[in-house]
Amino acid sequence: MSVIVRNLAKHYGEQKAVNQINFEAKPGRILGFLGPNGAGKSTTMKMLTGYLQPTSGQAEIAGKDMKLEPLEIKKLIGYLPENTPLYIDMYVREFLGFVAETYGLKNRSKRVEDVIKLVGLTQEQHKKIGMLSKGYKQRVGLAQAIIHQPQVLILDEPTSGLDPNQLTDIRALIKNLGKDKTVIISTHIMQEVEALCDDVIIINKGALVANAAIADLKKEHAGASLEDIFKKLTQ
Ligand SMILES: Nc1ncnc2c1ncn2[C@@H]1O[C@H](COP(=O)(O)OP(=O)(O)OP(=O)(O)O)[C@@H](O)[C@H]1O
Repeated sequence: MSVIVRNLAKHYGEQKAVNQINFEAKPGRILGFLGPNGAGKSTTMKMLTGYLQPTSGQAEIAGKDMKLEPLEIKKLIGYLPENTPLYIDMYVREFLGFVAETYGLKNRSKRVEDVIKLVGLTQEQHKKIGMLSKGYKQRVGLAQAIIHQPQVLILDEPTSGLDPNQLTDIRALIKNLGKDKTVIISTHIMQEVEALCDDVIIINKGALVANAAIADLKKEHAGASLEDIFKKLTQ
């Protein structure tokens, strides 16, 4: 299921937070969404997931227009927002069971068990979410994003707050999920992009300044590192 973005824009008064961007994310590929602070990444992701109405333009997922079929599209997408709104008074298992129920999943307890294992929450599964460390809260966020086995995953800084061991595990999980899904991740960690992504887009002040396969982007910039390319295009 492809994600196709056409002339997508979001304006806040005079400010063009996202200014007519175009790109495509393809199945079986992981797209890294990069840009400096305030460039428009979260705003774009919120529009792709139906949490924010665009000022103009379109987001199309699996051939469906987000404006026309928001509910259908939401079922196809797993979304990890920047600050995952979790119910801190709920227990991990209880919360995931609740999410599974809202999606109307069958075999809910089996699926909850499976995602708990997948994201490495086994040891923390009986705790209240509010008692978890930042990294484990992030894992709960990831678990809720993948519980309904969506074909499209949109992950806003999925590895922020994770320690180096957790980073390795979660990156491996995302890489694995990316084998058959369409994945878009935003991150500030260039190493992560190198390790995970096939394609990259760079946004600066609301406008796209790069949109290519990583290997092609490097070729275009005479083999420069991704970090140097990022700096060159965004400073
Ligand atoms: N509700 C809002 N009202 C007004 N301006 C907003 C609103 N939400 C975002 N903005 C502005 O839009 C711009 C893009 O913000 P956005 O959160 O998309 O950036 P980002 O690329 O995700 O940044 P970061 O890397 O810091 O998370 C910023 O200048 C921000 O201040």
